[in-house]
Amino acid sequence: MNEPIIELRGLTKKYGALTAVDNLDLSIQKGEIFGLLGPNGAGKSTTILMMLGLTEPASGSAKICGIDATRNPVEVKRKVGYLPDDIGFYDHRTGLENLLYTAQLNRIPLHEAKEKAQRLFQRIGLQGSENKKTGTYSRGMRQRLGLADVLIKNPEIIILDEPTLGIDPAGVREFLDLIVKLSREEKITVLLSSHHLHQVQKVCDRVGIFVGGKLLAEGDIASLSEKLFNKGAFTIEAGIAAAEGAEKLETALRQMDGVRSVSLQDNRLQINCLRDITVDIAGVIVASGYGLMHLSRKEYGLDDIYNRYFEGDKAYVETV
Ligand SMILES: Nc1ncnc2c1ncn2[C@@H]1O[C@H](COP(=O)(O)OP(=O)(O)OP(=O)(O)O)[C@@H](O)[C@H]1O
Repeated sequence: MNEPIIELRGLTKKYGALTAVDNLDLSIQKGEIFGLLGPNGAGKSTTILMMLGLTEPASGSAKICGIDATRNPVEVKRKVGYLPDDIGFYDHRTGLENLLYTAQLNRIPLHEAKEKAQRLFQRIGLQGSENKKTGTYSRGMRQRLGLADVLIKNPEIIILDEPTLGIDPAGVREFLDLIVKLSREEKITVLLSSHHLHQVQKVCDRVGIFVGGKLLAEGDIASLSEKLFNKGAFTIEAGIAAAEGAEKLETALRQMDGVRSVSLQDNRLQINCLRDITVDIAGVIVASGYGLMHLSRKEYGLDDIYNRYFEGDKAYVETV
């Protein structure tokens, strides 16, 4: 996947005295699903607008498929499909008519557009609703139609801004599965801006965390968690049957080769090690007679990473 399709270099946007996006460097590879994360006002939408050539940067550049978005916004628009959180359709027109209208705006010949629209209705799971007025569509159906509307012009990149807002959980799952399928099968690059950490964690290959206009971190969940929490170490959690008098067990664990620190809270031991010595730890606990209830290597998810950045949650960091 070593083919940057989005390249932002030193990208900066100012609104008066406010620096909304501050010297942003970011490369996104072809076919990647990249998550833009950050609290309100972090600069995500401004970054997207600059990538689409809809607002001019104070300095730096945004290259999309090798095209400068500021100098050639029209060219970029041909390559990128943008789905805002609530796309506007002509409600008195049918789903099919809306798609054909978008195709017409993009100069796609009518016969080609009709064929493509029929295929897209199948693809997005809206077959049978082609001839219903979009005013009667549910929120989930509108978002699916929005995806078809974006796909009808064969984009290389799709940008989705909070695409699952207001959709029920089953609809969200189906929508996200569809995005992943599209990206994998058609090598479409996806940029997903969202506050829903679990959704982002589920579908994105990499994420970028924005705060105050700066990109504080980027990477896949495993490497971000490694960088933030593990720092080359492993945290193993063990549940024991009885904690009373377990200080002896704590001491025995501390003396093991490869163990950095041990903490005990209620019946839960947290053991920080330089390498994965899960099996040896299990042996020591079993031999101690305290009763091993469970043992697992702690996995840090996107919410732990997000908390670390936004809420200054130092609890985990101090245990490693
Ligand atoms: N047209 C504008 N004029 C002045 N300030 C703006 C303008 N657009 C955005 N801003 C400011 O720039 C900063 C970044 O806003 P932006 O909308 O890019 O954030 P965001 O990360 O997309 O937030 P959200 O998650 O709420 O959409 C904010 O402080 C916002 O108030």
